Amino acid sequence: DPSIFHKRHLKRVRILGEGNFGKVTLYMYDPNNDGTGERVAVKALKQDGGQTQHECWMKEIDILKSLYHPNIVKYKGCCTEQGGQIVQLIMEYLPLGSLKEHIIASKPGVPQCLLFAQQICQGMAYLHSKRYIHRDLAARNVLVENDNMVKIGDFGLTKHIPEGEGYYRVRENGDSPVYWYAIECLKESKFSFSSDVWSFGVTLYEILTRCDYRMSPPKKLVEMLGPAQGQMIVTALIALLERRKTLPCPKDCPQEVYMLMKQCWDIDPLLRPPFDSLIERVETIRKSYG
Ligand SMILES: Nc1n[nH]c2ccc(-c3ccc(NS(=O)(=O)c4cccc(Cl)c4)cc3)cc12
Repeated sequence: DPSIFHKRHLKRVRILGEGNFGKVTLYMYDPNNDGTGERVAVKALKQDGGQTQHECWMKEIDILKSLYHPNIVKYKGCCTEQGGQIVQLIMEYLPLGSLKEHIIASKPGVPQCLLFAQQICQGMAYLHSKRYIHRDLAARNVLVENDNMVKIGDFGLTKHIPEGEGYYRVRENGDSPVYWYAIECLKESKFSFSSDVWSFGVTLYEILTRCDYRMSPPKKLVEMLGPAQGQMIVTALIALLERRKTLPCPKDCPQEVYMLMKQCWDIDPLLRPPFDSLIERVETIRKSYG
């Protein structure tokens, strides 16, 4: 069974990224022990968070296992230890790393940025078609296969919305990525397909600013809040968004793209464009670049 990976053949190379509860590490899977093995990305929980966290972790693995789309990172298998007590997720390795790192290094032009944005929309439209919401869409969680292909690379906060339901309400808020969160997520912890569209708008902003840290959503939004807000960030952020204050238009960002971002940040979730329509609109703008 090619989806079973034995720990003794996994040779650690380097860390690829760390989240609140997990980390992603590059390994060489080398069963012949001669360096001819393949490179794989391994996601593991950081520390034993008990039964609940184990159940969430197994759910995350099952979700990725069930997703097949060119713009979603491929599931390869699992590596288990201690009779299944510890499970590590094995994914394909994308050598160009996260979109955030790649954009900072390669400084793509507007058409290239729009191609990345269109593919993120394609991956998200597929995810929504299976009634999953991502809840953590951001440039750091998008991976680069090559200059013409990106994939959504982490599903740690992904939840299934049952038929007939319109949203998912969360209890835990941990260290959530609040600067990518829609206003209804901040106010009522209500997550929906439309709140993913809001996060896409922030991701599109990141891409068009070329992930310049001086214009990053956290830095820019805190500047807009004013220094006094300190510990009452979420309250101040809600007040800012209710006054229709949004992230500014990035330097060489076409007005029609900024209009798209602002529609993704509409206060009314129902007025935000679904990903199927965003695919067409981003593609149309991209093709107008000749
Ligand atoms: N280069 C790669 N090839 N395959 C991968 C799979 C996941 C990742 C990956 C995916 C996401 C991140 N973003 S991250 O913010 O570091 C992160 C967020 C949530 C949970 C974790 Cl463990 C890490 C960092 C790395 C990279 C690769």
